[in-house]
Amino acid sequence: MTAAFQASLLALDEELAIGPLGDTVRRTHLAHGAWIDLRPGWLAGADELYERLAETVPWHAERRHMYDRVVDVPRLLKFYDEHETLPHPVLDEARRALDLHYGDELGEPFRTAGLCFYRDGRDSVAWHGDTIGRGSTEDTMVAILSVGDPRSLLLRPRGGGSSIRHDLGHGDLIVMGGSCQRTWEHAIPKTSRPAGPRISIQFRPRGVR
Ligand SMILES: O=C(O)CCC(=O)C(=O)O
Ligand SMILES: [Fe+2]
Repeated sequence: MTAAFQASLLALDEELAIGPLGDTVRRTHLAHGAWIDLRPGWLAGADELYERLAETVPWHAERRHMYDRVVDVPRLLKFYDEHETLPHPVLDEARRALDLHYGDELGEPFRTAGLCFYRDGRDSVAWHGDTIGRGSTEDTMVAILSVGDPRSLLLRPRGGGSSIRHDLGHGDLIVMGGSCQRTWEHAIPKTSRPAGPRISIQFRPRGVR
């Protein structure tokens, strides 16, 4: 095999491509009518998407009132509402694939995309459910594609119980479904272990946030 041919094979290997879902998706039923689906390595070439998003998305920092202080939200954000152009065409492809796989069960399409950029182990998101909107009263789904280095996503039942952990990065997909947003909470905790940057892309139906 010539060096040039080998290089082109390697390049092909790295090409951005959404993989199949179907029976590659593993569902775990949690308590109280919640479930999660996992599909490790769903997006091939995920590091390339990480680079593109890190450079091209108009990231912004937010500040929030916390008790009597105003504090930085410890991650960068960008929200794409339903008619806004997503920052990379492979994300349109991902959303279409999610709609094909989950459309019947969800009964509506995924519409919005929220992006979070965790620059290092100090960036995080505290325990919460996505309950601004219908997730507080209805079963729904939130599908999260992770690119960049893995970070731990923890889930625990609301009101207490032991947590479960999944390390998500490099093209992994997790879908939180059923009652997950109102009966469970999730978090990306800070870590003192070396953690490279990670970007998560959360697809949600209209009215779920
Ligand atoms: O980064 C993640 O995977 C989780 C983000 C999240 O929970 C949120 O933005 O609501
Ligand atoms: Fe969330």
